[in-house]
Amino acid sequence: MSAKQISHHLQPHWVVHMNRRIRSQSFAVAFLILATHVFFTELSPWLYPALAFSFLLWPQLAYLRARKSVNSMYSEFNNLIIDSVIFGMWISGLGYPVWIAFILSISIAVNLMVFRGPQGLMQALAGLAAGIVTGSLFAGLRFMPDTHWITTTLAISGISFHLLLVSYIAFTRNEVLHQSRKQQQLIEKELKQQIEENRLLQEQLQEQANRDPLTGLYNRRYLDDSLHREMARCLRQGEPLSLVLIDLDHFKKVNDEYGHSAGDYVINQLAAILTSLSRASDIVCRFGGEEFLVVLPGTGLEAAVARAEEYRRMFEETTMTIEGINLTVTLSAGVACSSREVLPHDLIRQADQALYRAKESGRNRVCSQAPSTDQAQKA
Ligand SMILES: Nc1nc2c(ncn2[C@@H]2O[C@H](COP(=O)(O)OP(=O)(O)OP(=O)(O)O)[C@@H](O)[C@H]2O)c(=O)[nH]1
Repeated sequence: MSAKQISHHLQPHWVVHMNRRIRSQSFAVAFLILATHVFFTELSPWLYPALAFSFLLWPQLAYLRARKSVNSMYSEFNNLIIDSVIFGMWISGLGYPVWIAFILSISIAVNLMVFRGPQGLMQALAGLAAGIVTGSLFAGLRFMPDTHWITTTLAISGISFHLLLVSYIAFTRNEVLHQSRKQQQLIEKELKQQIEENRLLQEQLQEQANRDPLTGLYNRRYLDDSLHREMARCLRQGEPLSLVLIDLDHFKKVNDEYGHSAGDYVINQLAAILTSLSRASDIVCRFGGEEFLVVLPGTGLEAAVARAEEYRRMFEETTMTIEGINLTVTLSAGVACSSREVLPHDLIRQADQALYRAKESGRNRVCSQAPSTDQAQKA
């Protein structure tokens, strides 16, 4: 796309629109003021078309020039410099009429000051000086400071009109800025809220992905991730880590006799007991259908067996009422402990073997990994 094509696609800077408004209105007033001066001082009638060009046609040309430019802001700045040169030419060309010189100089100084600050003011003065020199070259040096009272009155009204117009535009612009800033703050607030909601949702999803939907305990997936990590941590810190693998006794019978939802109720009761008897650092998870695994970091075999025994006793003593029938269920547990480097699935296998022995030796009991240290405790 060429620079020319780009310029057609770009919206001119808001300053271009603002200056078009100021130029069209204030320059028309200036035309009237200077025309009355030419009329009352009986200057050459050729000055009327020159005035019309400077104050009626130029504002439109300046706007078109800035609008078509790729950098409309820069082009508009040049327009203001041209304004000041034109004003300087009229000031010296008309023989320095005081009121006219005053309104033209102050208006261009204000415009460039609004546009570019003190630097703009200096540029306005430089443009005026260049115009004055050029005007003197064409019209020679003459000095006619007086203006007719009608021209003076028009000049005072004109400059007042111009300053009020500029102030009003600045005020409306400020309002627009204020509104858009408020809107931006609202958007920012909404964005922050959305980000926070997304974060919470992500956390929830992550949590859900790690939880068993029936009991709310951690699931097998979470165990796979965390057991490895916990074992490595305990090994690093020289601490033991124990596993308690739990299985409900004759659970099939519960399902068969009381229904699947009664079975679910029993599973939930056991989950609540395991959670209530565990520490915050323990990982309680549902390992399979009616199997549970508790990871006890920093716990030796003896303490782990004692804990498993607590689970067993409390569950056995819990009477569950299902559809008016009182029911007690028991559990068997296998305990394994490691204080040296061992693979997670090997430790689970040891706990499983202990559990198998607990089942084999009559259920409702806790067995630990090594036959020599078995602490089978029948209730
Ligand atoms: N209600 C319910 N039952 C389940 C769930 N998951 C597995 N089960 C049941 O648990 C029972 C397990 O039965 P078995 O593996 O034969 O074991 P058991 O009857 O407990 O016998 P032992 O383990 O040898 O004492 C099966 O009937 C499964 O259908 C569950 O989420 N809810």
